[in-house]
Amino acid sequence: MVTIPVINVSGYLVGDPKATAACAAALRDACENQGFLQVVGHSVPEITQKNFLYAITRFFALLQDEKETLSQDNSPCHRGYERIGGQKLDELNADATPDQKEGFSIRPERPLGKFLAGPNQWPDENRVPGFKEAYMEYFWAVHSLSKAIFQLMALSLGLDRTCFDAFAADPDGICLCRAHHYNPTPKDAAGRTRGVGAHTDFGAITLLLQDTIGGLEVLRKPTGTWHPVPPIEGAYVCNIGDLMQRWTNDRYRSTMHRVISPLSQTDRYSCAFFNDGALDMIIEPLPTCIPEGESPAYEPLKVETHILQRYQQSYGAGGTHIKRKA
Ligand SMILES: O=C(O)CCC(=O)C(=O)O
Ligand SMILES: [Fe+2]
Repeated sequence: MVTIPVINVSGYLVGDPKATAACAAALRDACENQGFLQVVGHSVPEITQKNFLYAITRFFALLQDEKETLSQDNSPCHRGYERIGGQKLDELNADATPDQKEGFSIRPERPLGKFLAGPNQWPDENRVPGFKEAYMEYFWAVHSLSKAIFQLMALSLGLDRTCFDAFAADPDGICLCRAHHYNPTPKDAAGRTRGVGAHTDFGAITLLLQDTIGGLEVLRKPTGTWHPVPPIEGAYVCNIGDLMQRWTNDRYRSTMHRVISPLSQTDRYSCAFFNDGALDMIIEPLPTCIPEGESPAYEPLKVETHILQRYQQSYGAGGTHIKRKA
């Protein structure tokens, strides 16, 4: 049995020292063990989450042809709509079925040039009124929470609180917010692949909002068994990605997870926020995470090199246009 810890960060966010120490300790424990936790008592207003979820519900209800006009395959910076089957997060398994989700991605708007920099794509305002506004408001609210979580993570590692700031708050950072829609799964889908293939996340940390349908599962490595991450309305599932595992020299764990949509007549919506940080940064194991007398477990790696490779692998043919800019 795996229990995903639920951490209330409200005391930390208002600067209470006792609560901060307790949150940092709980975070450390979660990151060293399962690499997954749920964050409650956070700073993202309920109304911002509700407006956002309503906005994406209306967007995904548009006709397929209309959504395709915003396809991320046509975006020079890989933003916009991705159809069901567009990505295969179980990227190295040739037999895996592509993911049964459709998505819509945005990032901060930056001038075209650097890798993944450029404009977002948006539907016409009169087609989905308020979509852009609700999405952007949500994006910056979660961005702000992610910066606070990075600071708590620094404290949890016994480091200076601001030590991840250059990564997590970089103005050219490539944070990605991707909303997902999973179709209802009828009874006759039992036994078929559904949801999202087993994978670890690419970046440093992920903050995932899921509705109440469920289906997200984590792998417990020692037993090879899958365990649910039970939905908690309004909470953020927070998990460590591969870059953070590397940065902490395997002390914090990037855990395999997947979505197996439950048999249900209801659509499922979720949204993942990935703060993958500053592209130019070189990640090398933190000296404090390397046991005395041992060498680091990893070579230095540029964030951009890592992210580019994982996008190209997981998007397959749809990822061939994702290129590093000169
Ligand atoms: O939709 C979900 O619950 C999880 C999606 C996910 O794991 C991802 O986008 O990396
Ligand atoms: Fe994931």
